[in-house]
Amino acid sequence: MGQPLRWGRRYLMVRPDHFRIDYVINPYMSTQDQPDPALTRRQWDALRQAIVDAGGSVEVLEQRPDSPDMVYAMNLGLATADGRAMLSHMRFEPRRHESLTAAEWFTGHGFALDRAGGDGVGPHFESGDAFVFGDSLVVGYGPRTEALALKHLATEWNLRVRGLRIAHEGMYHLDLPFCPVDSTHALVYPPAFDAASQAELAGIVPEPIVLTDDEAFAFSGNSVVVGETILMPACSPRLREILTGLGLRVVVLDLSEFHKGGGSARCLTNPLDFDLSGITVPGGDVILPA
Ligand SMILES: NC(=[NH2+])NCCC[C@H](N)C(=O)O
Repeated sequence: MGQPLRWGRRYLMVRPDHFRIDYVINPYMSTQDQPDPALTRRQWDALRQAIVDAGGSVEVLEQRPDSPDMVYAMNLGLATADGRAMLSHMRFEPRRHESLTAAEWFTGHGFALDRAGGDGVGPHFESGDAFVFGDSLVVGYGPRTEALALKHLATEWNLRVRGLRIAHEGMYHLDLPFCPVDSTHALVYPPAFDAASQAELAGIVPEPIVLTDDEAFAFSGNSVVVGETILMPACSPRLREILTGLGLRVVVLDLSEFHKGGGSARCLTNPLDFDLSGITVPGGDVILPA
C-alpha cells in the first residue's frame, strides 16, 4: 500500500473566459466544434469547487484573450513547494504568449523563475510532461517536450530525471497516459510509449493500474489526486473498484467542453507544490530508455 502523494494540495487554474478552438495542434481539436461558453464555465467552476472540497486550494489566473489554450494551466510551468518555477517553452507558436503571463504570475507570487536552457529559446519543454514520482522527475518527450530539455532540467535543478518517449499522437503529453495516484500506484496507458519506454515505465511504477483503450481515451489518465480524493472526467466500474480499494474517494466530473481542446481535469490544474527533496542528486542525472 502506497503513501499519499507529497504534492497536489495547491493548484493554479486559469478562468476560461476566452476558451475557443482557433487552431489545431492535437487530434482532439476541431475548429468546427466550439465549446459552449456557459457550460465551459459551469464545468470549470465545478472542478475548482471539487478541489476545494477535497481539501486543496486553488489560485486563479485570468486568461489572456489572445491565448485560447491557456485554460490548460498544467502547461504553464513546473512549480515547486520550495518556491521555484521552470517556465514552459511551448512547442507551438500560438501558445507562446501564455508564458509571458505565466512568468509574471510566478514571479509575482514569490516563485524564483527558471527556463530550461536559460534563455527561453532553448529546447521545448511543456510542464504537462513532468511529474514527481518515486525517486525521480518523470518526463515524457517527443510530441511536445524535446529530449534536450531533460538534460537542462536535470543539470539546472540537480534532479534525477527519467525520460519516457511518447509515441502516440493522441497521448501527446505525459499527463494523458500517466497519473501518479500514491507513492507506489499510478494510472498508466503503456501503448502511449515506445517499446523501450514501456519497459522503463514498468520499472518506474511499482504498482501500475493499467488503463484500457476506452478508459485512456475517455481521459481517465488525466485525473487529479488531492489527498485521498481522485477527481476524474470518467471512471469505469472496474477502475472505481480498484481506486476505492486503495482507499480513495472517486469524484467524477463532466469536463466535456475541455475535451474539445484535448485536455481534461489534470490539464486544467497546475500543482504548485511539487516536492523535489527526494529526487535531487548533485549535478543531475538523466536516465533515458534504451
Ligand atoms: N496538460 C495537457 N495535456 N494539456 C492539454 C493541452 C491542450 C492544448 N490544446 C494543446 O494541445 O496544447
